[in-house]
Amino acid sequence: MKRRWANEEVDVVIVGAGAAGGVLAKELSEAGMSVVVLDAGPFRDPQKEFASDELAMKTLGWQDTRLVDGRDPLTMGHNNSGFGIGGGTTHFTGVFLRFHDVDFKGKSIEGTGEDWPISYEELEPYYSRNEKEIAVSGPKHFPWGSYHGPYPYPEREPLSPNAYLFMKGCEKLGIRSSVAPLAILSAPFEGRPPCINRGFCNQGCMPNAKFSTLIVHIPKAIQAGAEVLPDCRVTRIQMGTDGRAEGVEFVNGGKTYEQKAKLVILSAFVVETPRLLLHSATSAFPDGLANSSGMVGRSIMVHSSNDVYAKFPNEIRFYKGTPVLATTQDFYRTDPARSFVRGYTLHAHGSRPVEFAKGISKAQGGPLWGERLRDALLQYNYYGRITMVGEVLPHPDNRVTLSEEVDEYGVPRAKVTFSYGDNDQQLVDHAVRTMSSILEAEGGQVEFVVPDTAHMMGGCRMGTDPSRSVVNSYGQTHDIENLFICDASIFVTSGGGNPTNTVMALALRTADYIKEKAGKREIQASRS
Ligand SMILES: Cc1cc2nc3c(=O)[nH]c(=O)nc-3n(C[C@H](O)[C@H](O)[C@H](O)COP(=O)(O)OP(=O)(O)OC[C@H]3O[C@@H](n4cnc5c(N)ncnc54)[C@H](O)[C@@H]3O)c2cc1C
Repeated sequence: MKRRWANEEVDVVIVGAGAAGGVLAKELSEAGMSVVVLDAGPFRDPQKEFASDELAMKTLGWQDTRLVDGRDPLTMGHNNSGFGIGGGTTHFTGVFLRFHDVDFKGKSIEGTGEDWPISYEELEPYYSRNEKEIAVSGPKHFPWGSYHGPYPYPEREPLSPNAYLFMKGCEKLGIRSSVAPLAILSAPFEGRPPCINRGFCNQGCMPNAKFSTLIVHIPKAIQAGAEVLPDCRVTRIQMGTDGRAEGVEFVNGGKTYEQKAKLVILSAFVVETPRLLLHSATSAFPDGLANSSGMVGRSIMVHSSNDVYAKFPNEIRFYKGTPVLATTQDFYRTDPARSFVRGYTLHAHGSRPVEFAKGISKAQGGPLWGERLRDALLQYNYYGRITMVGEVLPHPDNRVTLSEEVDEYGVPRAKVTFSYGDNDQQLVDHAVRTMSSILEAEGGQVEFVVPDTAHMMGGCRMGTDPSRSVVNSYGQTHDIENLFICDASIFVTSGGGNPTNTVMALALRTADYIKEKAGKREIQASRS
């Protein structure tokens, strides 16, 4: 393997080239730092390797075996982290929301969840910058939250039949709806074309209309001098005798290498980041790195993401177009009239055939198989779907730990334990009723309710108190000054909306912090 800095210490090594890792690579290399990015998966060419094939493109997700446990064990694989340069952004749906101001202060305002050590106002400039840098398309007026638009690029149109039926159903019930803000182009941008509604966003966007760090940030990072190494599995963080991180150990093609760095940043997502920290324990850090609080791996969250499918008398053809084109956040905030706190977003959500078959086979009251499954599949064109993105409150027993089983790299496999709490379950029931009413208002007959989850978050949460959190608001670990964590694992609460805009805004903020501190020589990373 050819490496530019094989025997040298670089300024920064970043583990994982996903949503956060891609942003950091671009920002820090453009600031003149020497940056090496290591990702366990491949460097793909969208035009040659992204196919309109649901089964083949499952390889975009992290497929290694993980053990699952708890009352509501999570489904691993395609539906959580990415694998390869671009990470989860290569196969994410592209819904691009901001968290609301109350999401950051849930505990002080409502007495639930936890407060973040950072406010919406502090993150706002980074949301704006991020949306501009990737030309997020969205409505002129977005009715909910703290930001009402306009988005940098115009909203998408035309919408899909599934989105129109959702909006009409909402209107009949007095629920506000809107075209969804999307990290998918509505007009040309930086040589990339607008979306042609091919619909295979979750299989990788072949025409490059959907943003990913693979096609936006990583090429800019390389242009600025970063070395981006695919197929490099980081297996350990190396520590010096002075209590500082020295670099990382990684495996490529069966051989073990090391990369020394002044700063180590973990951006390996919610399962692999805690796994690496726990596995890298030393005699000075016997419970794992950055784990003096005992919080590494704890309080992981997901979004409840149940689907409701209804059959209509007329054809809907919900394979058409970008999967999510319309949304409502009318149920996002705590409503004292309801029996639960916090809330959810609802998306009109198209479905390709394999996803439909797999989904309905797991419907409540199932499993669905044989003639009933066959009949439903033959009627595929007549179904419409709504999906929820529901807030799940943090609980320390929902966690990533190391199992007894070891993988082919000699690293213990992750065990992921998850159970819904009572509030989470009541929230899901309410959302399922709302989704059913919207579909019925438009003439659909609800046939399948499918329990599901999406978007893992947490496990290395940020906070001001080192005894209750792993990192500060910049992702710097409380215990090891030159070890940073920057990915969805530093989330404190899950909010009730899709998380990636927040992941990337936090990454921009962390990058600014590192640049500023390095410039003042307050942390050791040089800056030209
Ligand atoms: C099907 C699907 C749809 C989604 N849709 C949306 C959506 O519409 N809107 C939204 O906001 N969010 C969505 N998400 C969530 C989004 O993908 C994540 O929030 C986001 O990618 C998280 O960014 P990250 O940087 O934390 O991790 P990732 O983007 O997952 O990046 C982690 C990277 O680390 C690498 N890695 C892990 N371990 C190692 C190791 N040991 N060594 C080297 N490299 C390693 C992985 O290969 C990966 O590339 C979706 C996710 C999925 C799976």
